[in-house]
Amino acid sequence: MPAEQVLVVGAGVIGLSTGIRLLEAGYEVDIVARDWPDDPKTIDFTSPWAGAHHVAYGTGADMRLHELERTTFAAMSDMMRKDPSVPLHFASQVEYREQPRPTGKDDELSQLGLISRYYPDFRWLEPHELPDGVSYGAAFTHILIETPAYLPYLLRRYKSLGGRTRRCRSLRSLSDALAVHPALARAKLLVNCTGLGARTLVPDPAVYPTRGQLVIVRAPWIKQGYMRSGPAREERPATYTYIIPRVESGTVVLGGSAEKNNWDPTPGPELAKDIKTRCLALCPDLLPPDKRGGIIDDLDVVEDAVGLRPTRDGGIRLELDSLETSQGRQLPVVHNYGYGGYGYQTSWGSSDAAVELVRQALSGTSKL
Ligand SMILES: Cc1cc2nc3c(=O)[nH]c(=O)nc-3n(C[C@H](O)[C@H](O)[C@H](O)COP(=O)(O)OP(=O)(O)OC[C@H]3O[C@@H](n4cnc5c(N)ncnc54)[C@H](O)[C@@H]3O)c2cc1C
Repeated sequence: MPAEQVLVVGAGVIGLSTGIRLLEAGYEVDIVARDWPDDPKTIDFTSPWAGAHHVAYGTGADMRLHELERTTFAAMSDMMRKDPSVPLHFASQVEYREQPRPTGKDDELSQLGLISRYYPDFRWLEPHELPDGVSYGAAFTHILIETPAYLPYLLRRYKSLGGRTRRCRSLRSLSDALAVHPALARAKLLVNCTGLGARTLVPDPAVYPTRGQLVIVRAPWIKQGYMRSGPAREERPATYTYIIPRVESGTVVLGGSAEKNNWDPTPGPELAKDIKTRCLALCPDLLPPDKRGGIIDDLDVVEDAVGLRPTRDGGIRLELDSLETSQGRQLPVVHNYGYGGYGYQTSWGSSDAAVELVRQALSGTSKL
């Protein structure tokens, strides 16, 4: 029997990972997208802007997120074992929390509580290891995801499995994707991996941007990641400060910020200064060796950047739906979007789940 044809819309980390898993499952796959990994970066395409690392966000309030992150950690670990050239790296991570440590079940199901279940080398920090103002913390081995190399790697892997690519202009609706090439009219199902684009394409008004500003500095001697989070205080909103080394380029990503519903694509100098100040306090060794003890202006800045996380009220949308094509045909759709600040670290778990939904829809075992 010939393979069934599936059309994926979107070529970010979610669309490419889903395309790969669909090909591995034996489907014929086309990806239609406006933006591709090798294009110059634009604000409409989130994936190239991410740090990124795998530091799970899941808590007891969202065990599905925890499961997607756990599956992805296992898949990425396996990729590194099988092919050391994959642009993923194990590295040490230190996490500090200014807020009091939860107790009992709340502690077990907290972010660090769930991380302690599967991250290698996990240990709670001793009181003498905590900087001023920090209540508790942990150290463990996490995964660095070198996004500038990882996205092109995913595209190469997708093509090497026989996946086809179709560049398009900005689509006005999901069904328009079928008209991008005559061969796509045969598609049996569409997988929607359009990130922030889902806001207008579905349309889904629950999708909105969470703006993240970054400062990228050259500091090849930094091999360990850091995160410090603090609650909102009278004088400032909640902060989370992070340092993500990119070992392949010798740069380090400094963050962060999370501004809900802010579409501004331009890095602001005040926020950049705040990020540099927080990061330098967290890791004074970010300064070049001949400038140790110096000030933020001594950092070797490569780029100020902004990305828009595709957040969705109600969380990830990973479910079966349908749409009516311009020929009046009902086409099954698997939605796979709404990944906010965790699209990389959930990517393989969510792709496996999307493929299972495709299988159910095409074998007639879904409840649609
Ligand atoms: C500053 C920052 C730091 C981050 N750090 C991390 C991290 O450490 N770990 C982590 O896991 N995640 C992190 N993220 C989040 C992660 O980057 C996103 O969750 C992820 O990139 C979302 O991927 P996506 O494929 O859903 O969307 P996108 O990457 O935006 O891809 C969407 C695709 O759909 C296409 N598309 C959309 N609309 C249309 C249209 N109308 N017509 C045609 N094509 C369309 C686009 O062209 C593109 O190909 C971070 C994000 C930011 C901004």
